[in-house]
Amino acid sequence: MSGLVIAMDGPSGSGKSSVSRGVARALGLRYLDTGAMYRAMTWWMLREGVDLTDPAAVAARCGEPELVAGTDPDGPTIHVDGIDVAGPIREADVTGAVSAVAAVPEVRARLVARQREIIGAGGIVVEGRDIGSVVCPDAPVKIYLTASAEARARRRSAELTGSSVDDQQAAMARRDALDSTRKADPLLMADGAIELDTTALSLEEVIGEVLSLVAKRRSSGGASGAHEFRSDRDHIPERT
Ligand SMILES: Nc1ncnc2c1ncn2[C@@H]1O[C@H](COP(=O)(O)OP(=O)(O)OP(=O)(O)O)[C@@H](O)[C@H]1O
Ligand SMILES: Nc1ccn([C@H]2C[C@H](O)[C@@H](COP(=O)(O)O)O2)c(=O)n1
Repeated sequence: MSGLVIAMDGPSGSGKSSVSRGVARALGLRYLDTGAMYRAMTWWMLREGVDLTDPAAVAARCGEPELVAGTDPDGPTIHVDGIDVAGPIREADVTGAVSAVAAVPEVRARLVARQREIIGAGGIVVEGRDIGSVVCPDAPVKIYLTASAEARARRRSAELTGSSVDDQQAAMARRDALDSTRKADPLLMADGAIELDTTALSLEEVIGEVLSLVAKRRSSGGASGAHEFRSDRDHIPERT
C-alpha cells in the first residue's frame, strides 16, 4: 500500500494526538501514536522490575516484550504480550519513567524498526518526537506543533482531575528537557518541517490548518515521490 505519510512532532501536550487523529479521520488515513509504544515498553519494564536507572539493564531486556499498536484513528489500541495497556500507560508511574526508557538507544532502534514496519508504504499520520527527523525523514508533510508552556499545561490539567496547571507545567518542562537533551534522537524540529504554534487556536482550527497545508502540498505536487497520496481506506480518491 503506497500513500501519504504525515509526520507530526512536538513537545508534550502540544496537541499531537488530538490533531493527528482529527487529520487522519478527515483524510481517511491510519494513525500511529509512537509515544504509546515508548510508554508500553516502559510499562513492561516497570512490571518486570527492571532498574530504569541502568541503561544497560533496559537495553538487555528491550527485545522481550511483544508490542502491538493499532492504527484506527477512531480507536487506537496498544497491547503488550496480549495485554491491553491503553489505560495503564497513561498513569503517573509510566509518565514519570518513560523519558529514561526512551533515551536508551537499543529501545529506540527496536521501536523505530517496528514503527517503520507499521508505516509500510504509508497512508498514515504518525506522531512523536523524531518522526520527521529519524523515523520518516522523507515524509512529504512534516509538522512541528508547539504551544506556550502555560497553554499546554492548562489543556492537560483540564483533562486530568486533581492536577493543577502549575504541577502540570513543571512535569511537562521536566519531560521536555529530558526528551530534548538526550543523545539518541532528541526532540527537535526536523529539516523541512513547518512549525505551527497552536497557543491561540482551537483544536478544530489546528486540524483545519494542517488539512489546508496538506492540500497545498498536494496541489503543488510536493507530496509526490516516495510517498504518494493514496489511502488504505476506500473513501479517499487517489491522486490523478
Ligand atoms: N488547539 C487546542 N486547543 C485546545 N485544546 C487542545 C488543542 N490541542 C489539543 N488540545 C487538548 O490538549 C490536551 C493535550 O493534547 P494531546 O494529548 O493531543 O497532546 P500531545 O501532544 O499528544 O501530548 P503528549 O505528548 O503528552 O502525548 C488534550 O486534552 C487535547 O484535547
Ligand atoms: N517518537 C517518540 C515518541 C515518544 N517519545 C518519548 C518521549 C515522551 O516523553 C514519551 C511519551 O510520549 P507521549 O505519549 O507523551 O507523546 O515517549 C520519544 O522519545 N519518541
